[in-house]
Amino acid sequence: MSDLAARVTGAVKIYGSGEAEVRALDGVSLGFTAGRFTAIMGPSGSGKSTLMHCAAGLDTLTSGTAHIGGTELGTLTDRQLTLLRRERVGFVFQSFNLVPTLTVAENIRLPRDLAGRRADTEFTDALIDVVGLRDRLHHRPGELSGGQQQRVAVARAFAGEPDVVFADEPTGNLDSRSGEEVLRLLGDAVRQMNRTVVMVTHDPVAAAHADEVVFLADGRLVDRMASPTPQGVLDRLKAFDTTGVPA
Ligand SMILES: Nc1ncnc2c1ncn2[C@@H]1O[C@H](COP(=O)(O)OP(=O)(O)OP(=O)(O)O)[C@@H](O)[C@H]1O
Repeated sequence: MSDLAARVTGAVKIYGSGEAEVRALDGVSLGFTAGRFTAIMGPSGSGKSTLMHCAAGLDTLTSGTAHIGGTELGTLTDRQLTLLRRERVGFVFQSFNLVPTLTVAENIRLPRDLAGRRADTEFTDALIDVVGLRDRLHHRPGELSGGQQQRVAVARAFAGEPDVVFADEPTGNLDSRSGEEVLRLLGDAVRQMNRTVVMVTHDPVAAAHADEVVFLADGRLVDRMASPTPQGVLDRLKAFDTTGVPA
């Protein structure tokens, strides 16, 4: 199992109870291979965010297991889970979530600082060049465009050299050109720096940057597509819309 950066097995997540019960995940088993870029797609309400949150240790499963590397998240105390998220998982959110009072350089270093790890200047340096932010290092997030802010968030997510980076609609607030840049960065991190990315997206063009797309419908894993193209992903999604099951 060592080639899986993260995985869920028999994952069930139920919100609410009685008539208000929602089965957001209905028995999903899925591994995210290390060194690969995986996109999670599916219709609205299919469970994409729930799956990501449970796989990343931001939320807990009702039943089943979630692992980051060899660690089963359900066995950890809240404190251990916080540490694991800090040290072994990176996050990129739609809304950037940078610390407004810190400079770009400080934001990027934050995960390492919080983890009490010495800055790996060589790695951080390479990262700053990859995301093209060297001339913005002493600016604050409010002085940057949305696309630049998201590039800072991408650099921050990888700075601690986590096992896996989870990205939740990372291009949702960006125009298509900035979005394309962020997607290319995520792909470069995977292919040039051997990192692992799991991304939730609605956008077939974004999903086509991944090595593989997994499709959810009604809380179940219904299909997977390797080497995706925007048109291929779109066609697959259209098939779910009409029948709820893959074509
Ligand atoms: N905190 C919650 N309480 C109750 N129901 C919830 C909660 N969060 C999600 N759900 C329900 O669980 C199901 C899956 O939601 P989820 O957000 O994972 O779907 P999604 O595929 O990410 O949707 P979208 O593409 O619209 O963001 C939906 O029916 C949703 O209404």
